[in-house]
Amino acid sequence: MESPDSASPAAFTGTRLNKIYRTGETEVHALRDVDLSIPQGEVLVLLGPSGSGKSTLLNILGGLDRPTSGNLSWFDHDLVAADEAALTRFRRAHVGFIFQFYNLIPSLTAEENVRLVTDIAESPMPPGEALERVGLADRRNHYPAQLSGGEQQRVAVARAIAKRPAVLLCDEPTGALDSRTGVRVLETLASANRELATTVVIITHNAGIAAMAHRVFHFLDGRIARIVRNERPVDPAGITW
Ligand SMILES: Nc1ncnc2c1ncn2[C@@H]1O[C@H](COP(=O)(O)OP(=O)(O)OP(=O)(O)O)[C@@H](O)[C@H]1O
Repeated sequence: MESPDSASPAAFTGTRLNKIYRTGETEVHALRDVDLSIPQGEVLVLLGPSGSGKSTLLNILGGLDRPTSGNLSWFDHDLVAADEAALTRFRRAHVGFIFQFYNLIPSLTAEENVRLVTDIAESPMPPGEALERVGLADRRNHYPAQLSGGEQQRVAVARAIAKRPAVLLCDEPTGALDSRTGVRVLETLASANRELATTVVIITHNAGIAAMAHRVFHFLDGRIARIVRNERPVDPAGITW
């Protein structure tokens, strides 16, 4: 896998991002003065101990939550100043989410689950194409209960990529899967990056997965403690855990 042009513009730019959760008397400082730049078209892996702020950052990048202070932009769109309606438009148009548990609707087939998104997207790919991209064209009429965990997650990837989002935000996408099925899910993310130029952000506890990234952010206690650039990301097929 080639590294995207180093002159790629930043998709996300954040400066002095802080997030403080307040619950009654208790305050949790989840992000502490985080500065970041995420180039368009890269695969970025977020590693770090539990509670170090990875999901908090992912949710803020995806417009699901807001920082307590700091600046964040998506190209020239200010995501901090955006009102709720603008954040919703941003998510709908540009962001695909993938979570550890697939969140498919059990009473709908694989294709119908993907269609839920394509019916409301602006210029989606046909649901059949999305399922083909994740290697599940022949399972389009199967219900989630008839699919393995890895296959269900690939349907979730098809659903996320069908609207051709500019960015895929993945929170522990292989967390519930064994290594072999997890790799097949990672391959679908890598091919979305390669073939659709999607910027892909992956939270994981598996340090091995960092090998497929162009860039790795190591989180510690609400900060990005270290950024590692990977000149030669590997194909996920070469990763095991
Ligand atoms: N909604 C919330 N209300 C209060 N505290 C929260 C909330 N969400 C997260 N936190 C706290 O913020 C800190 C960072 O959490 P976050 O989920 O971002 O970490 P993480 O690195 O993603 O952890 P994990 O790897 O376990 O998912 C933790 O101390 C967590 O308990």
